[in-house]
Amino acid sequence: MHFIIRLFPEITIKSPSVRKRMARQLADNIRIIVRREFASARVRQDWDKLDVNVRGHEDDATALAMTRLLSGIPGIANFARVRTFEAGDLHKIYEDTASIWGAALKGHTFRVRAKRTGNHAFSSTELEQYVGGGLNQNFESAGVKLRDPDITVQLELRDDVLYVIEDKHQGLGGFPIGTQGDVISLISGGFDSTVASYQCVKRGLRTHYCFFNLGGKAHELGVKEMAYYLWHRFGSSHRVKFITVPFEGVVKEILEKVDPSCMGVVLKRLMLKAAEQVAQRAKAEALVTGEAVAQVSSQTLTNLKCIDQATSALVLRPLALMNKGDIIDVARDIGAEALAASIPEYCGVISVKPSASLRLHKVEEAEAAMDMSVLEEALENAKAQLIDTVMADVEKGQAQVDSVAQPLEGDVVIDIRHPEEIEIKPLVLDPAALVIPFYNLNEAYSKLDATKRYLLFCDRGVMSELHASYLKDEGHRNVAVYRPD
Ligand SMILES: Nc1ncnc2c1ncn2[C@@H]1O[C@H](COP(=O)(O)OP(=O)(O)OP(=O)(O)O)[C@@H](O)[C@H]1O
Repeated sequence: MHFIIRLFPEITIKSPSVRKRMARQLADNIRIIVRREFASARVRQDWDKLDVNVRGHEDDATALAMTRLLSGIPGIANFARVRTFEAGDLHKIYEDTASIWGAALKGHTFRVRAKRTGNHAFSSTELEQYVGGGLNQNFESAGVKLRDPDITVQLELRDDVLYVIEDKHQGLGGFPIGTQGDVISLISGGFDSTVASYQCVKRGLRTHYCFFNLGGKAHELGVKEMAYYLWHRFGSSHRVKFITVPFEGVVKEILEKVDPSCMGVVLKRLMLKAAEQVAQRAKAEALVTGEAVAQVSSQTLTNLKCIDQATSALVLRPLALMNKGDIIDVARDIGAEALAASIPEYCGVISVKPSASLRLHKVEEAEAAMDMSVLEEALENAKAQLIDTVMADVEKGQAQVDSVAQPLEGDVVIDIRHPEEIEIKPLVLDPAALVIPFYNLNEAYSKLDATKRYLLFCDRGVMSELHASYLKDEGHRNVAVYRPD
């Protein structure tokens, strides 16, 4: 099976040496990806196209698999599955075309479109008319229709080679991975950081993933699953890293020392500071976030500026000016929508009174009250792994937890919400619930009476489920979620 691949137009306008280097990188990337599935595949690089040949495979399953692979490789403008013939006179071209398209035209309107390079005894229009006329006379089509036909039969004649195009697909565009350097993408697994990461990959950046673990096992697994998906679908020509930074200690310090109005911004600043170190270790040139102006209180211009000043590293924000709906559309197009929607919104710092316009000096004062050794500790304990190993963790899965609507005699409900939230909306129960904020839960849990069953409670049931599954993973069997009807 033969495919012709066209380079993304932004590559073709580069200087000849850059264009050649990019085309070579694209050829290498295609070779690595396609040969994983089809060891016999050959990739040849020409000035204005690449040829991919998968020898000995002409079946539909190969066509489908190749279409999926090629549609996920950055740098390709479009690609066509073609049959190649030695070009002859008009009649031979008609016969070769008919051998591919004749029967398929049955009951359909059609037209012929031809592109030609080189010297021939006929024009492109004469070629279209001859082949179209022959197909119309000799096959049971519904006739020629020049505007909006059911089928467009496409031919390409290059000197003495005829390509009959069987089908044509849009590529991803962008630049081949490996041509634009390395970045660290801060991924939290929802729509925003997923789409931001994808845009980096598509633009040719070798994108490593950095996740700050705020304490939710299910969140961690979900994020790993998402990063693996992005890499496997769009970036697997290059090995990249998934770096997990344990941020529970940082979150605890923020919750204990920082004024609620600044918590979200301080957390993001500390993430950037840590990510800067991660980037230095990985020799990456920039950080990437999924922030978009005005989406949440930490993303007002004033607060983004405060966050940005936490680091001197280059921070790319590919979604800065995108609307949420458009971001979700991209997630849908790249097959990541359902996964992104299923990632639990896990924010370890829940502040009920965030300020939308913080002054830098106020944030710096808040940070000065913190013991910053927690940040160093988090970085010391950061774990970098190759992305193709993260699925092993995901497959081990997350512990399933029971959900209880009505506590039984002897059960103890634990309210794990932030004290501020409890103050606003107390949980009225008899007997009263234990109050252990989620950020103290891991430490406190092992000191509880192990003969009792504990039901974790929070407002939406997300945090409680995450923590229950986390505790179960840690070996505590006596935990479930309390979800009153
Ligand atoms: N736990 C985390 N680990 C890594 N990066 C994070 C984490 N939390 C937030 N970020 C980064 O900060 C950005 C802004 O954070 P925010 O909490 O507002 O999430 P968001 O914009 O809703 O992102 P998403 O939709 O990806 O969850 C995210 O897009 C992401 O790049």
